[in-house]
Amino acid sequence: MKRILVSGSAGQMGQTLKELTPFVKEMFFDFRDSSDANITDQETLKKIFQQGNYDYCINCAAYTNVEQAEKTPEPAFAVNAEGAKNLAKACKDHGVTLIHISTDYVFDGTKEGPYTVEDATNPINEYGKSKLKGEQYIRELLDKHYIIRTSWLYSKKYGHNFYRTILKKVSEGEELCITDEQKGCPTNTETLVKFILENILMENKPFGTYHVTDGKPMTWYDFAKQILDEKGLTDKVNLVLATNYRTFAKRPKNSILS
Ligand SMILES: NC(=O)C1=CN([C@@H]2O[C@H](COP(=O)(O)OP(=O)(O)OC[C@H]3O[C@@H](n4cnc5c(N)ncnc54)[C@H](OP(=O)(O)O)[C@@H]3O)[C@@H](O)[C@H]2O)C=CC1
Ligand SMILES: Cc1cn([C@H]2C[C@H](O)[C@@H](COP(=O)(O)OP(=O)(O)O[C@H]3O[C@@H](C)C(=O)[C@@H](O)[C@H]3O)O2)c(=O)[nH]c1=O
Repeated sequence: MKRILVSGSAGQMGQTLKELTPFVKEMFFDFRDSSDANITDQETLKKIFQQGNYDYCINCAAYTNVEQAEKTPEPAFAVNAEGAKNLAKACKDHGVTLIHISTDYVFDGTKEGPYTVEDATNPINEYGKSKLKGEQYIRELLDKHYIIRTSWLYSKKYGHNFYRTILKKVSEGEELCITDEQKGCPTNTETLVKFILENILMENKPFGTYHVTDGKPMTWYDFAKQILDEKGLTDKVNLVLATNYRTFAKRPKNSILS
């Protein structure tokens, strides 16, 4: 029986894991949210790891508010960099393999084609910088790790994401003004959960860094259109192309992952 700690279990990725894993054989998942496993608290982690006898830790805990991170970066660095470091240390001390999720926002977006795992990172916003620092700590401290970069993650059912924001705006009768200034690959949380289950927990892929997405590059405008089409709302909602959608944080123009 493999024993697997899941940190950040109340987020969209954590909740998808909770939904999809009850019938997985030979694996016990220990789901912990921010109230019972705060990854910035080394003492708490020490106790949890001492008692848990884990084989793997899937880290779904993160600070994901890109706009707020730009205004006050410290909490993002505390969770995404220092929290990841704490987990890497705890994993090392207890012989646990860490499965960590990272982001397309570690890239600056100036490349013409899709980014490979060999491409140089150069984040252009604080969230991306904090996530890159987390990656670097893990590589420095722990051999037994998987860093999975994904992009434009969404769950139809859980949490905060672009998919649900669009449908919320529609339900509130708002007009949709959506930018086409960035290109990336929307990724359903179910795809990522399946990758982790099938390729890592069942198949033991080699340790290292991976890119996992749903593989269909588009702009945010295209994604909004796709969401409306799928829901049969295209003729009922006014979707406007925003030529200058203002945000506090910069986003990479191209963050398609290969
Ligand atoms: N969302 C996206 O578009 C993308 C996400 N990613 C990465 O995927 C991973 C999963 O993201 P996602 O599920 O979307 O994130 P969510 O924001 O949905 O969930 C993150 C969870 O982390 C928890 N958390 C925050 N701080 C701490 C802490 N100190 N200790 C423990 N838990 C904490 C939050 O709990 P609480 O609410 O209680 O603070 C929340 O439940 C993250 O690493 C993220 O960076 C990568 C690419 C795209
Ligand atoms: C809500 C909204 C956003 N936008 C723009 C703003 C921005 O350029 C883009 C995406 O907006 P959001 O703020 O929803 O998404 P954002 O927070 O940038 O999403 C990112 O989250 C982090 C956690 C990641 O790791 C990334 O992969 C990515 O998914 O769409 C509009 O044009 N119109 C809108 O109504």
